Amino acid sequence: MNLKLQHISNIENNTLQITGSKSETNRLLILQALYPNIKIENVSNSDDSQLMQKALASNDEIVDIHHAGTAMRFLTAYFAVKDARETILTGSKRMKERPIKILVEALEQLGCSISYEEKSGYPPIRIQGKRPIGNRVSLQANISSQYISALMLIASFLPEGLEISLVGKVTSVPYINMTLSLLSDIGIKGTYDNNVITIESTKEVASKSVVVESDWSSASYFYSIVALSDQASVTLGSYKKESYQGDSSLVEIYKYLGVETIYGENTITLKKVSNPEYQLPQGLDLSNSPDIAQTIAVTCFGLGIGCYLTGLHTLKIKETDRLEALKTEIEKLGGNVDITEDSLRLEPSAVIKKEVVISTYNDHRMAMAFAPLALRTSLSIEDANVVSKSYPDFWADLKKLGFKTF
Ligand SMILES: O=C(O)C1=C[C@@H](OP(=O)(O)O)[C@@H](O)[C@H](O)C1
Ligand SMILES: C=C(OP(=O)(O)O)C(=O)O
Repeated sequence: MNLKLQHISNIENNTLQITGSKSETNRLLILQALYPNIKIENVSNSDDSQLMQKALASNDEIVDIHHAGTAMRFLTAYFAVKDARETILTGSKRMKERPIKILVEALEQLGCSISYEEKSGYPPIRIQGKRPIGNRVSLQANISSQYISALMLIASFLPEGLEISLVGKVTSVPYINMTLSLLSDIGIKGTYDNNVITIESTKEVASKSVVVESDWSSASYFYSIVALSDQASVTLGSYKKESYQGDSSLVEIYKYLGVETIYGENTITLKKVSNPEYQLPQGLDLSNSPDIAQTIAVTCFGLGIGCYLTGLHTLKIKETDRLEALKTEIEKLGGNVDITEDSLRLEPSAVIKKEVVISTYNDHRMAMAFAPLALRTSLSIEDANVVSKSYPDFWADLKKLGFKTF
């Protein structure tokens, strides 16, 4: 479905309830499968969280998690140590191109039994579930933090707990800290010091209800909308100042793009400041918050300013090669973008072409990052339903803000 977008009026005093964080939800769903007396509130309604729930409830031999990276990585560890059953874990065409070898080799250090069904190093994988034997692993930490979180989530279930040594520069660190914080919230002890994570073995946890904070990556599109408006104010729930989500760095980053954040009780209100000076730090390092890179690049393009974003090495193995996709689509609109293996440089440009159709490459964040540009030009988003991977209500919420879709 191609969706044509338009927006003409000011955005004033709108309140939106954003779905729960998919990252927090997918961690808690694994923990709930291991410790059934945990309750989860404000569960994400994303496809990725629904796929996780379905996979955990399934007794089928083949489990298909489509595009859900966290489900692929977390379930690999879960099925490897839980239940004496054989599972073939598979996913979409793109998932079969997203590497899993580092996690598989770490699990093999624990005596787990996993083999590749098609291409070595990539899904689908055949997992023979069994009780693991070791209590120490070491793995490369610069490709995806999801491998590390996957091991942390099963660590307390092992008879002796687990010591995880991280090799090389650690990427996406806030996601590792999020895993540690959620473990601590349910009463599992762990530490992360000097590249070593230690998690204690824990047989039982007390009954507890954990409330998932709403998704900050999803909030990024409203930061972009407010930045691209002349005047705007949007309130989003349910958010808190002390977030586990690294993408809450939006609060600081969008100060440079004319957006102020006001914390309420359980909400954030985003406001466009009057007469802003747009100036993003040169070489802004996004290795701690890779999922907001597309949003920031497109906001800068819409404002006509340049940017130089670094720390983007993980973008090439996400839902699509996000660096290539950003370059292609911004250049269709008249921008000028240079990319390397881990950075993106956008030149300032005054003109945005009209009536361009944005390709989305099966990537929810391509659709959502480009949508706010409707405040500055008329454009269409190809395959608009792709947003359901993380944010199924995205288009309905945009309509509430006065966006027209055709
Ligand atoms: O652990 C998580 O929930 C996630 C970690 C990040 O991946 P990488 O660690 O692969 O960068 C992020 O991009 C992804 O959307 C969610
Ligand atoms: C990269 C993402 O998700 P995943 O890796 O879990 O597929 C994302 O949501 O931007």
